[in-house]
Amino acid sequence: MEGGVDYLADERKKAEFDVQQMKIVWAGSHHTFEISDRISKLVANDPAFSKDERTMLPRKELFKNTLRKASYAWKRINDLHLSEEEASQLRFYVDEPAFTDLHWGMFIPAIKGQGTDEQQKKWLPLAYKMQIIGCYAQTELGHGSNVQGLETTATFDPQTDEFVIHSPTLTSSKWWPGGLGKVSTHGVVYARLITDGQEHGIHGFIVQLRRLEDHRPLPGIIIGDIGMKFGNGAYNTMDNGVLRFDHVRIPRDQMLMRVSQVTRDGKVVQSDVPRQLVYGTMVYVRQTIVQDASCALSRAVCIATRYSAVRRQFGSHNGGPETQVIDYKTQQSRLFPLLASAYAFRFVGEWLKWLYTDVTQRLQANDFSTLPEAHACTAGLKSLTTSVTADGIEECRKLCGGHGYLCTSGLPELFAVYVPACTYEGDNIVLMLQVARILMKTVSQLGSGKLPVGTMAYMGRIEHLLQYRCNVQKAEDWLNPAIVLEAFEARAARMSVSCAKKLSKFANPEEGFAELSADLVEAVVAHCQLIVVSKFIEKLQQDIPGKGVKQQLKVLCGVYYLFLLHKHQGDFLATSCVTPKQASLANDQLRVLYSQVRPNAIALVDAFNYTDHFLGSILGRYDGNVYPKLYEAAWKDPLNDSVVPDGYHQYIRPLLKQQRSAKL
Ligand SMILES: CCCCCCCCCCCCCCCCCCCCCCC/C=C/C(=O)SCCNC(=O)CCNC(=O)[C@H](O)C(C)(C)COP(=O)(O)OP(=O)(O)OC[C@H]1O[C@@H](n2cnc3c(N)ncnc32)[C@H](O)[C@@H]1OP(=O)(O)O
Ligand SMILES: Cc1cc2nc3c(=O)[nH]c(=O)nc-3n(C[C@H](O)[C@H](O)[C@H](O)COP(=O)(O)OP(=O)(O)OC[C@H]3O[C@@H](n4cnc5c(N)ncnc54)[C@H](O)[C@@H]3O)c2cc1C
Repeated sequence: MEGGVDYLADERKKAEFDVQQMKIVWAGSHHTFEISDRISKLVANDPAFSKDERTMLPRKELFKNTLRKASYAWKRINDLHLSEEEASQLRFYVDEPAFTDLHWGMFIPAIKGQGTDEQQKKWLPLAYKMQIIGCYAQTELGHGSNVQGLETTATFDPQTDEFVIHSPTLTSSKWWPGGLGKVSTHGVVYARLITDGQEHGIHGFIVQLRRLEDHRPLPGIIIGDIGMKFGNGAYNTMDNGVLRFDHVRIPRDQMLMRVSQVTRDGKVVQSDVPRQLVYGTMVYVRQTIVQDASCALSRAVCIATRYSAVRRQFGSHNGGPETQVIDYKTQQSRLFPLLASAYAFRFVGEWLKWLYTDVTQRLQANDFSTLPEAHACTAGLKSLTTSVTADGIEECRKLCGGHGYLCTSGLPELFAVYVPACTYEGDNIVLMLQVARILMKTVSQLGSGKLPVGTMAYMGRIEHLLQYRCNVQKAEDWLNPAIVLEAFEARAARMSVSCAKKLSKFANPEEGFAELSADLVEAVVAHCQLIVVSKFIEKLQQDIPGKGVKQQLKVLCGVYYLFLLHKHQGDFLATSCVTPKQASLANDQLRVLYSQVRPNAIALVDAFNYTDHFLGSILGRYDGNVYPKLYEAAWKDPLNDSVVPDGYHQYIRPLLKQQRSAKL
């Protein structure tokens, strides 16, 4: 804090709860708080991890700087003997996408999930020591969403006991894999398996791409970076790559063989493991993306909330101070639902992590029964949380007025780095349509005796939900979680049933599905919002220590669901889940909750425990010392290196001269 002055001190005094305890709730436990707090400070205090110039560096320098940081980070991890949890926190606080994300986040999980014990024994020790660096090479120039449409081929040659990996067309070029462009020595490459002239679907293969001696591509391999991406800095620290194969040979045992095996004589043997396990790495990453959404959204909200308390505009009486923009009801109605969403996503992310761990344990014991639930929840929640977060970051930029548009606000880079999350690991609409299929299947099986389970269990009470009438009579009734849950369940169930009824009128169900896909996506949004609301409510049923902490969370939970109810009141009214009067009461209660958030707003964002280094924002500084720092930063821009700019003599002077002679 500059000179020890805290310009937000008065705001912090208004807090009605124990901020330290809230930090622990946000982190998940004392243990995770301790690690996160220690590692965030370690990163913030190390100049090697500075991010100051990132948005101004040319691509080559930016990329080299990322290589330097990654190599230094790896050294620190080893020197300090950091655990996996600590290393992953270090990656989080370094806050720079790099090839290491794909190596640790996808290459290793793909081998773990789809490799046999033998394959894991061979490849994982090399990968863990980073003696090989891997990427996840699935998407091609012509196909990303449609994985079954990939064109790269892996043809078994029984003569040599090898697969021949080949890119038969331009559109079969691998395109997008992170870490591929300039760094990876290996990749898990997804290709169409062909044996004895027959196709056997898409499988993963471990392929060496570059020589370990001098990093040059192996014979038959063309490889490079796909070029600059959206925004300054941002995801341009990553070498997303292009890759082509010209009949590249790999040994047979480099096909990942947990799901299917190819024998020495070229026979394909299916194991008991469902083929969808080939998609398992994506399910894992989608789950991590949901957890990450709360981080990105909370970061933007922290910046916008602190700045909204610092910024004053209009409303001065008798020469007194102007109004803090955070006191405008419109500012609150845009900002506080995002604050509440950040907390909501935190808790649903925690729950999804639990669900994923449970599914993984079951898979190890060959119990695949919960795989569809894992797929539906990860796909749906990934789509919902990333869409809200991307839009939320942009809203936070607008909430910061003009200064939000400066790179020094941290928001443009945060948006640019975050927004591809709506596309990667499955385009959000494509994933929502996956959930829609599962929802329609669930509805069609109602009455067959097969009870829906997990997050679809509410559909088992369909008769009741179709009869349901909301009995809210006064605004405070909307604080009753049981009433809220039923309203959200009835809305989701009725929207799904309505789609199913319309679908049943089509002779060709696929045609019907395509025709109704926009309505189906709306039903999926309702279903996913119900999951988030229900997990927030479940969280409040836990023992949560600390003065006022649970009360604050109750208020945020109320803001979250009442905001959704208000925003989607069209759904609630059209399905007759609430009356216009009840919808209006919900909005009245929402306004009351906004006033309860207001005094706690700064403390609620302090509870994220973000360092100024991590936030990377002058507007979001902990001490609120915004104006002097913005002024100071402007002078550091390279354009201000000289008073008269380069190009003056060439372009400005002749222009001015020409105007002068025109006047004369
Ligand atoms: C400088 C810093 C230095 C720091 C250094 C520190 C060093 C060390 C630190 C260590 C720290 C670790 C850090 C880790 C960080 C991790 C972060 C990871 C970051 C990741 C970045 C992301 C990059 C992006 C990657 C990608 O995008 S990869 C490519 C993703 N692609 C997709 O998602 C494609 C989407 N398409 C599909 O998934 C499918 O095609 C489809 C599902 C849409 C359709 O498939 P298909 O046609 O085959 O299937 P059907 O629709 O016919 O369905 C058939 C049935 O299968 C079920 N189904 C479908 N999918 C699944 C599934 N996944 N699981 C289970 N079941 C599934 C359907 O439901 C159908 O079922 P039914 O038969 O019952 O109806
Ligand atoms: C930053 C970034 C990093 C990436 N990293 C990797 C990586 O490491 N490895 C890797 O393999 N891939 C990676 N990808 C690729 C990524 O997974 C794909 O781009 C993503 O899955 C979307 O596929 P697509 O590009 O084919 O989009 P498309 O499917 O072509 O989408 C285009 C439009 O069509 C719509 N659409 C498509 N199908 C349907 C449908 N059935 N119904 C309705 N609408 C539809 C979509 O909603 C979208 O609006 C990365 C992408 C990005 C942006």
